[in-house]
Amino acid sequence: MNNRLSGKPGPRIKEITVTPIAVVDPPLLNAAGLHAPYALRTIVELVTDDGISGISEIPGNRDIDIALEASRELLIGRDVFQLSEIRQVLVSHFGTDTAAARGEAPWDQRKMVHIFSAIEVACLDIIGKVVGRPVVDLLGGKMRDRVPFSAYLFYKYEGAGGSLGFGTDPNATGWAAARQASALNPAEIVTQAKAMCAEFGFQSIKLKGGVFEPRQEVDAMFTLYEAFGPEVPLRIDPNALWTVETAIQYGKEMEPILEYLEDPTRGQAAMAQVRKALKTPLATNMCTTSFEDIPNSIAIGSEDIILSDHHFWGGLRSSMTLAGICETFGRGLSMHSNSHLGISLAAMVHLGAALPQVPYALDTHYPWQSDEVIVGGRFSFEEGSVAVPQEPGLGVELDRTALMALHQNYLDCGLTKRDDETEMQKVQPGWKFQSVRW
Ligand SMILES: O=C([O-])[C@@H](O)[C@@H](O)[C@H](O)[C@@H](O)C(=O)[O-]
Ligand SMILES: [Mg+2]
Repeated sequence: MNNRLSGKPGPRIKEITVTPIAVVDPPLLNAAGLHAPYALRTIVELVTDDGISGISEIPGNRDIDIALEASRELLIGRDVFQLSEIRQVLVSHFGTDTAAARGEAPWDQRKMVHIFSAIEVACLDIIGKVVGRPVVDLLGGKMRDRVPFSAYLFYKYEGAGGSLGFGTDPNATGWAAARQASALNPAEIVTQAKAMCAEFGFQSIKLKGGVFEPRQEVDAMFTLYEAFGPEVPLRIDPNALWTVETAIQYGKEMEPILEYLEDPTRGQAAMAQVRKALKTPLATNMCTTSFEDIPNSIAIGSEDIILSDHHFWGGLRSSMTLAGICETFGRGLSMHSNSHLGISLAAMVHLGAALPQVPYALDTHYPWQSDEVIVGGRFSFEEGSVAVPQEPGLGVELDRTALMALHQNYLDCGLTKRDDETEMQKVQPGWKFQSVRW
């Protein structure tokens, strides 16, 4: 259990603090329904016996928070360098997630991958501080100084989220004004894209689809193509709501304008059928989402690009393992995102900097969030990319005042897990999620 690098005992976990928070989120539409006025995140802080703090951020869900709390007695006293042992202890106690536990929603609902991610990232933050190196150096070293991200467009109702809900702030200007505007047709989507790209400098664009019937969404893609020209790569993600036939029909139509088509249809078998019919590469964060899914993905060829996500693949080191598998089997690798703040973004940037290649700009929801939980305010983007933090560990520090305020939001808003269907029913009574719709 000693730190073999120094021969001295490694720092041991002394305290674990799990803080659920609620952050303002606008009324974004997606295949599962509507975003609530607040998105939930959970902030985890580990403190070692020698007083070093490490932090991490994962999607918020009360069941996962309870499991994290329950892991406390297994983890207190463990050496933060012994990550494999920590994982093994957690697996022996809780078991691993089943593939079905992911659920049918666009986001992943497995418990253990989130817990591994939360603990591993916080430990890596501490290890980085102990050895005086940024997390990227613990993942194999920096392959690039800046990590490129893509614009992430959403159909949305008018509104700003948070206490404003469907209301708007009349004093908002620039991107803050565009962020609260409605986007319900191709012209409004282009307006949103222009404002987001002007603010953040993004050089590729993704549209979250699966909201309107495919004709309208495909028209939006062509309208974006006309507005931005062939030099801006375009993607659309209907979150698996299309049948194989629909995916092939519209996929063929969009072949001349798409960089890749993300999860047009549900499940590896259906994705493999669509992939055989199209020249456009297929990407997924829905059909190949765990290591158990890889053998069948390779056997039947369900996608070209896997969208990793360290919250869903069990941490940053597992994501590097995934990168190695993708390289071996000729899969491209990029990154998926959900609503998140700067601790997650820092981890994503360290991972993005360590990946052997980044052929596609990564996803991020960050422009949609206005709150922050780190000292010094929000990350800045230049030409769509974020500079890799140079400081030891993740390079971000918890703003404890902001943390408490966002925790109070959590207590006040009464949400305990993401439930876009219920939120949508407030606007469209009787609305039901359908796993395949068109
Ligand atoms: O935030 C949303 O509404 C997205 O639909 C998100 O939940 C997805 O996980 C995601 O961004 C994706 O499928 O790429
Ligand atoms: Mg997706």
